[in-house]
Amino acid sequence: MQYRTAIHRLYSKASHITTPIFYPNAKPHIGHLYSSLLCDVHHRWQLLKENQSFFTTGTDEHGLKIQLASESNGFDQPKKFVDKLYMDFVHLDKIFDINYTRFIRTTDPDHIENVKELWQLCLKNGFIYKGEHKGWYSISDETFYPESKVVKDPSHDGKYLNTESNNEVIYQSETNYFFRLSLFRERLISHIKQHPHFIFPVTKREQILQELETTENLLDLSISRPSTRLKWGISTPNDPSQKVYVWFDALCNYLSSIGGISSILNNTAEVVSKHYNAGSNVEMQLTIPHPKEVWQTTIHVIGKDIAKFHTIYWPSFLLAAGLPLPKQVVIHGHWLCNGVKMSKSLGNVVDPVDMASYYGSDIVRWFLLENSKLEEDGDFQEQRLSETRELLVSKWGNLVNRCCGSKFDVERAVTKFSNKGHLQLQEVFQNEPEISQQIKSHIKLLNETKDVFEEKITLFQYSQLLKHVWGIINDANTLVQNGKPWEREVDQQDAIIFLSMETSRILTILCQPIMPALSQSLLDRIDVLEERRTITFIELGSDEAYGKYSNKRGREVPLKRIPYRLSE
Ligand SMILES: Nc1ncnc2c1ncn2[C@@H]1O[C@H](COP(=O)(O)OP(=O)(O)OP(=O)(O)O)[C@@H](O)[C@H]1O
Repeated sequence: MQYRTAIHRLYSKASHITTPIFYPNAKPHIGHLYSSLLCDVHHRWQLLKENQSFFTTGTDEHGLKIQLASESNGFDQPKKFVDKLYMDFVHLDKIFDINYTRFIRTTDPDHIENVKELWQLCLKNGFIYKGEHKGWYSISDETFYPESKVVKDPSHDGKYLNTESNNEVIYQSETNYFFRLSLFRERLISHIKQHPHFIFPVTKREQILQELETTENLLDLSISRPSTRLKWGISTPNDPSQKVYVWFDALCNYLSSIGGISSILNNTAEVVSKHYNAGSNVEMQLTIPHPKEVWQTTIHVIGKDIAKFHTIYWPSFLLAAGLPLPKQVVIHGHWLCNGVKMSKSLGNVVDPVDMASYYGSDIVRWFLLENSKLEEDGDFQEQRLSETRELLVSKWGNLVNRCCGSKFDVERAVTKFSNKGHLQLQEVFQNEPEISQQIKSHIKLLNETKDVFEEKITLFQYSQLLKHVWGIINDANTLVQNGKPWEREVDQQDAIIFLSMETSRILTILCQPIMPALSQSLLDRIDVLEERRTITFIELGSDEAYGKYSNKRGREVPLKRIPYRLSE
């Protein structure tokens, strides 16, 4: 069996999804968790379908901001500083069961080699040149802004702000290496047009396309900084007087994390180590079977703040190096605090670890997915998080608790009505057309559910997906309420209990990517065997072996009710 699974994994579809690598200048917040969660659900869904999936995340550890913060925090070397800070991101992933295959750090030696390789390819192909750079630079954003986007700071004399991020800019003149971004406008436009799903959602695609079409010319991009100013970075190949610009360095992580540039170009199976197993820091070896093909399935999930870097700069670097482009860039909105983007630098953040410690990590996961849409910004309210938990307790938890009560027998119902049983559900309600009809439409809903999961997860429409899940849970509760199994003869009682427990069992198996820990508690409560928690067992009646002790456990509940914290 294990051998067969291994073979299946090798030949089944392999795909790759990425979060941005985060800047570890302060602790992560709900926004970082959100990007990771969108990826995690997608990745876990692939695994549930027994497809091979790679999910990479990590930290962006070079640059002036880190250099300055490290100095002001009294560290003699920035590496020691980031060695401490990146652990907060690993910890966040661990608390929330973010099941990545590699946590990449831009200080990892294999990544540093890849950045140099990417540079050399762009240089060899004629897309890098040395020149003089004058302009307005924002340390905070690690980027230059054109004159048209610079204004005087109304609250500080002699200081200037850029109009895009509102951060301070200073005028600088220095020698830099430049990337010939100006040569890529037409190629980018044609790629976006030929691949309608390359930028998703469609509103973002149109926005970026319009920006490219209305810009007369893209300006060449400065991609290095003098080492005298930027000490903490990767030296440009053959010229230690310059350090590689952080974005050129950071974006390359997406290639390094699945085996690197050479293996992608040659499409040779690559054994990659340092694929930490979800925060445990156990180094594992992982084989990327066909790196080039895997790379072409890559989906980058990013916040809208870094859309330009991923849809304009990144594809241009790749084209310049002769590398294929990833499949898609998925752009999501921001979580706000009082109408302003939650951000580490501003400190206006909600601490996800604190929320998880009281409400539970899966409740936070569910809440973020249910209350967000890619196209919109989200508003985090603890009151609503608390209500989410309450709903899960009172609707889903209660459905399970009721059916596991001492009046009923889940095991008997399952044996009677599963595939290996003999009775058909509707048969026992022949004389009650209303209940019979309700059962029929409920079964239809259940049968459609896997396809709904497939569609909504592919389109990152998690709030719509969870709406569908609630619809089925509510329908099952109504069935119990109207069917009154406690008043019925044994076959009819068992039919209602069976269908209700099947609803919970099937939905829980499918919801494992969404709530990995809570799913285990819900499946444990009805004694579903470990090996039957897979996609093979999501058909109605496909598991005839669960429910053994369900009605003998007394009042054991998978999810306890807790009060709203602030009102205490
Ligand atoms: N408020 C937010 N809502 C949603 N995602 C966010 C939010 N803040 C950060 N992210 C995620 O993190 C990425 C940016 O990472 P970064 O480390 O720069 O976060 P940040 O909080 O904006 O940091 P800083 O304030 O230092 O700029 C975004 O593209 C997105 O994926």
